[in-house]
Amino acid sequence: KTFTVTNNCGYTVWPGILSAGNSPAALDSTGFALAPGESRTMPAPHGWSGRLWGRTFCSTDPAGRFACATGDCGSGRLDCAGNAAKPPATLAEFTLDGSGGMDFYDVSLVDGYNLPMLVTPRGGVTGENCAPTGCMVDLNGKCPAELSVASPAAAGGGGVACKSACEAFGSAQYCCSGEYGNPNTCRPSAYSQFFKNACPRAYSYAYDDATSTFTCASGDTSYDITFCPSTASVKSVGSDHGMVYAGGAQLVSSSPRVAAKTWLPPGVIVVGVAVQKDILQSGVQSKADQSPVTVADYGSQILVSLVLKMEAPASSSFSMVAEEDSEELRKEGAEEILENITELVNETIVDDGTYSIYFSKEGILSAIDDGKSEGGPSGRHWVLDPIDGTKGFLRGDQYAIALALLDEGKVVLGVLACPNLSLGSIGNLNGGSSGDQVGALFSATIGCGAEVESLQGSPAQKISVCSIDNPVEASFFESYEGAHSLRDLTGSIAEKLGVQAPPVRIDSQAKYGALARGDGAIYLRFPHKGYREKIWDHAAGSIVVTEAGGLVTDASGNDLDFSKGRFLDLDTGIIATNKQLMPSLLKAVQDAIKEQNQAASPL
Ligand SMILES: Nc1ncnc2c1ncn2[C@@H]1O[C@H](COP(=O)(O)O)[C@@H](O)[C@H]1OP(=O)(O)O
Ligand SMILES: [Mg+2]
Repeated sequence: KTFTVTNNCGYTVWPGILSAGNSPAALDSTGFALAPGESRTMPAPHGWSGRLWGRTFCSTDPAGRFACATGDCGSGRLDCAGNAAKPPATLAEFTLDGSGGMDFYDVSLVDGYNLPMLVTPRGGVTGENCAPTGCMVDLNGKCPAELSVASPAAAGGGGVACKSACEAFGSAQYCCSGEYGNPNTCRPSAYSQFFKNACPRAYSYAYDDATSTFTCASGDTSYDITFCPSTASVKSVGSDHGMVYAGGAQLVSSSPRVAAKTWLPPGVIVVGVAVQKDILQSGVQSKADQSPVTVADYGSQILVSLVLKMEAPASSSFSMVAEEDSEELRKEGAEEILENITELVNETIVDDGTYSIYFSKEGILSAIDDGKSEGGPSGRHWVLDPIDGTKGFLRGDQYAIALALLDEGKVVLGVLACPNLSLGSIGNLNGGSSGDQVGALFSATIGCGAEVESLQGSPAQKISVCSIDNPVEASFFESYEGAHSLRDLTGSIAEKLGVQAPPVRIDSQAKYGALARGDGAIYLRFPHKGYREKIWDHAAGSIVVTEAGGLVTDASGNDLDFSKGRFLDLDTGIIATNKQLMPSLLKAVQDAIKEQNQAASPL
């Protein structure tokens, strides 16, 4: 029987461990460091009880004293040596081999929250209430201001933890003390509801036992404790996770950007990453069997629309313009694919743990059709490409999950998840970079700039397009797929401009993301005649670029018009670059097009 602690965060976490006073034995450590991706397994002694948490932003001062911005245990050393975590901290609590031969465990936010954590039983896994628990969500960004803990240790001095109402206000009512010291008088508060809605399986206040305590038959059940679990491939256990159709919780208050950003990764990226891995492993890379891509495509669309419906501020109507509809899936012969999608979606929801929702096959079909909106010039519409760059996805290369919000015909929000794009610059090289983290999440809100963060949830950083004003130093992006863009034309444009570097060819809207953070200077896209561009292929990418200070236009220099329905209505092609280079780029584009037309009709 073991505990395996894994750090899936994009940053180092220093676990701290406190054995309870009555615990018959201690674990073999009370504190250690876990680099990103690292894990450590420890024997779980019979009858052990105690708690485990993650410390973040730790360092040793010149006097040799070790301290952490969150979860610090005050020992001044790496090991906690019998000290508890200073709140706020997300806690995993265990009592092994308790009454009835059961292990009891929970994840608690009673002492506040500092990072996402998941506890998953493994091995024996029997017992009615033997299931994963935890808090998958990064709450630091959406913590109510009066509870938020900021630290200069975080990039940008942002929120690093979220206090409980008890700690923030100290009242008996919030702390369940004094006359509120029993479950009948101490009730959930608006603050505890904030935690409960985000993380329904975690303890949100002292008497939140009913929905927050989990039990497994002791036997040889081991436990995996994962920090930042959402991008890990969390496998489901047992057969019954107590799934019920329950409508689902509504977050008290969350801006669309926070909703879109926080919720794209957990389910959707897991699906993308897992399915791509399966495809690569099974060798299904031919076009003959597209079904794995199809499953990922539909699955991603369903999960995004589910999350948006749950998290976006309740508005009168929900409208989404998305690439897929259910027509193909309703046809004879599609039963197996529909079954696979249903299974994938339900499993992802259970593993994530945020919602208690179960999709029937009919539910799956109708959820897909949530994406049938026509968009247009009035009202608000979500715009989604569930997997952009399918060809890249199949090859194991770049792809993106692209989500944007249209308001009165204008893109006001864009989120672009690129699971295979390195977090650092891809420079002038095709693909690979200096071995740094992979998985970039771009986002932009109109008038507020663009940001990138790691898909593992690192703090966001402002990005801007490059400031090159001499085309000779510029490099340009284009499609990896030759069939998606006219290469003689892009080559001739580059030549006219004096661009020296060879084109950087990558799939999907990852190109817009890379351009927005200055990895390259220009993006050229000239589909063959007759190809009609869809809004979901450009909405998120273009706002990320424009909010990073760049320009995105058609070949005549017109802004892209997203108000015309599902298609973009544009002249010839799409070009993007910084403000300095745009005038000369436009001229080169027009000259090259003129030349090509003349060559085609020599009169
Ligand atoms: N003939 C085509 N010309 C231009 N773009 C295309 C063409 N066929 C498909 N696409 C779309 O281009 C996007 C990928 O572009 P990139 O070349 O930048 O990776 C995808 O959205 C893809 O659509 P789909 O999503 O239906 O595969
Ligand atoms: Mg696409």
